[in-house]
Amino acid sequence: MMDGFKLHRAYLDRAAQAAMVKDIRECLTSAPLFQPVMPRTGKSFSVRMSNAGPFGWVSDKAGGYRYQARHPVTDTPWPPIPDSILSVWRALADYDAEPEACLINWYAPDAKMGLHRDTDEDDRDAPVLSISLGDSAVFRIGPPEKGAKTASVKLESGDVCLLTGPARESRHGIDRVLGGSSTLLNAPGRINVTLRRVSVP
Ligand SMILES: O=C(O)CCC(=O)C(=O)O
Ligand SMILES: [Fe+2]
Repeated sequence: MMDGFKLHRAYLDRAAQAAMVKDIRECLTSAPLFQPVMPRTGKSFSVRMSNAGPFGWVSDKAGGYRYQARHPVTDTPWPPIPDSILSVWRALADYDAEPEACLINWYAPDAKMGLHRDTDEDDRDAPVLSISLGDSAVFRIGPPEKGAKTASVKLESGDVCLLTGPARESRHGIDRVLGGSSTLLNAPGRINVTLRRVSVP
């Protein structure tokens, strides 16, 4: 596995996972899931998204990938990042500044995320912290160069992983969701939450 990829297997117990899901659902009532679209091609992502925090990641055909302070559909500010999520950053990120973006990814059982690098942040020294909830998924990760050898790891509900150092620059994605592998969400599907620092502190 890549240098700088840190996996905290089952970091959140079932009660903590359930509490976090409740907080996420609350966020989604004020900032509903939207359908991001790839720049140029105009192709929709199969993952639907929302955000919490001062900045949210959005993408559409004309404007491309970016962070912005307001929801692209409702035009209202994103809700604050729930404490249940912030506390995971404070415990594990080993970074002095607070995260500014909490991206909420919703994967239906047939959704995937193609190999990509996270490069839209001005602060690339901060780690990316990712929390998996609900159905397990096959995560793939490898060096930045296209065509380089990759490795896959199954991410399960309650797992927290960090992309630090060389892994911060990795190409990674979700090959597939193992629909029905968890009962946490009371329905098939997966939630992934990522915390990021956007601006240089
Ligand atoms: O869903 C995941 O585990 C990965 C998400 C991801 O790579 C991203 O949001 O940039
Ligand atoms: Fe990513």
